[in-house]
Amino acid sequence: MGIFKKMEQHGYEQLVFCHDPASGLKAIICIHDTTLGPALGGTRMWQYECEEDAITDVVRLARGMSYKNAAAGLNIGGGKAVIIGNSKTDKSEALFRAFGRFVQSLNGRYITSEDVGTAVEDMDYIHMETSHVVGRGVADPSPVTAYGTWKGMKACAAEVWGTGSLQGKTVAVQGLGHVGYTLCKHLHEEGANLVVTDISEENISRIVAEFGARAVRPHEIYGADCDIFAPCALGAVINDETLPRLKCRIIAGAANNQLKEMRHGDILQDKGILYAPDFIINAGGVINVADELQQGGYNHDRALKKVDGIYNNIEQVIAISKREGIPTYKAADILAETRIALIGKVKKTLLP
Ligand SMILES: NC(=O)c1ccc[n+]([C@@H]2O[C@H](COP(=O)([O-])OP(=O)(O)OC[C@H]3O[C@@H](n4cnc5c(N)ncnc54)[C@H](O)[C@@H]3O)[C@@H](O)[C@H]2O)c1
Repeated sequence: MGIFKKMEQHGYEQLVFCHDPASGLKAIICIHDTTLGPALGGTRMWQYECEEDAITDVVRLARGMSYKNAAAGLNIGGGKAVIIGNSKTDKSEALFRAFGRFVQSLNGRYITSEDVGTAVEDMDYIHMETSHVVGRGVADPSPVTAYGTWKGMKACAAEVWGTGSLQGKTVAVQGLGHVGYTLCKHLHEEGANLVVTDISEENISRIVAEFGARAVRPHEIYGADCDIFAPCALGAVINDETLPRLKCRIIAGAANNQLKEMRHGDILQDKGILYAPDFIINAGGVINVADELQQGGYNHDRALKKVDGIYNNIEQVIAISKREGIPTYKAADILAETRIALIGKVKKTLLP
């Protein structure tokens, strides 16, 4: 399919190809939708097999950001950027400054931040050329993502068991990295029992020692006896192989793209497992960095208060799912699309 056809089909506004021979920069910025505000989304650095793969990835990710930002209640649109290259060997000051100039050329229509393959130091170089960059170390997103995931999990618990308390519940956590660790901390402090796994022995030992968790091997986590399964490692973990093994009543974790295919979300619904859509429950990180755009700069307490809203966002998703008789992953899309459509229709009034 041609690029313009694809853009028309999914409502993309702009695709910007950025090339700077001196620094070796080859980047693509995609602005999906700016109905709600400037497009915010990170810059990914990845060695794509071919340019088409880079385009496919950037448009998919940009659209995902529109939905995530809209459903999170942010006055922010969706965008994303990819830099084609090896993040271990191809980075330089010149490369990121060249990229920063392209970001600046969009005059605030696109705001960037860290993503897979980029780090705070890279954002510092971009910032030398543009102010349209957030997340430069002021606000580490992972603990806030974990906090939001915990809140979203409580909203699911309230739906299933009539109380948001997780005390005495058993939560199986897959992935004990930046987000998984803090999520386990919240759960432990609330009195939940933890069954955990990781491919890093070091990460497991820490959680076992600090929070009294029971460790299982990575492939055993799917069949673990638990009330809630929290994927916090990889995408596509809800699939044909894992679905028959799940014993949980709720899936609520931070990992992106947890459903291997959309139909797996339908199967969860049929099995009576409540699925907290990933982009709703893991929005804490973006809510946190978006706070830097407020007048006067970042305020941690204000950001956390906004992240508390994930509880309500999950409640809204569940309400739509019940009203329409559809799985929660579809209800999440409706929540985002409705907000974009509603705000898009607000009458423009002439400012004095
Ligand atoms: N960090 C954030 O703010 C944020 C925001 C939104 C979404 N997410 C998503 O949440 C997930 C976790 O993010 P993170 O920042 O904690 O990443 P991380 O890299 O710090 O942690 C991931 C952990 O998963 C473990 N892991 C990898 N493969 C595994 C396997 N097969 N079985 C069990 N464990 C495995 C890793 O060893 C690591 O400890 C990712 O999918 C990420 O995209 C993170």
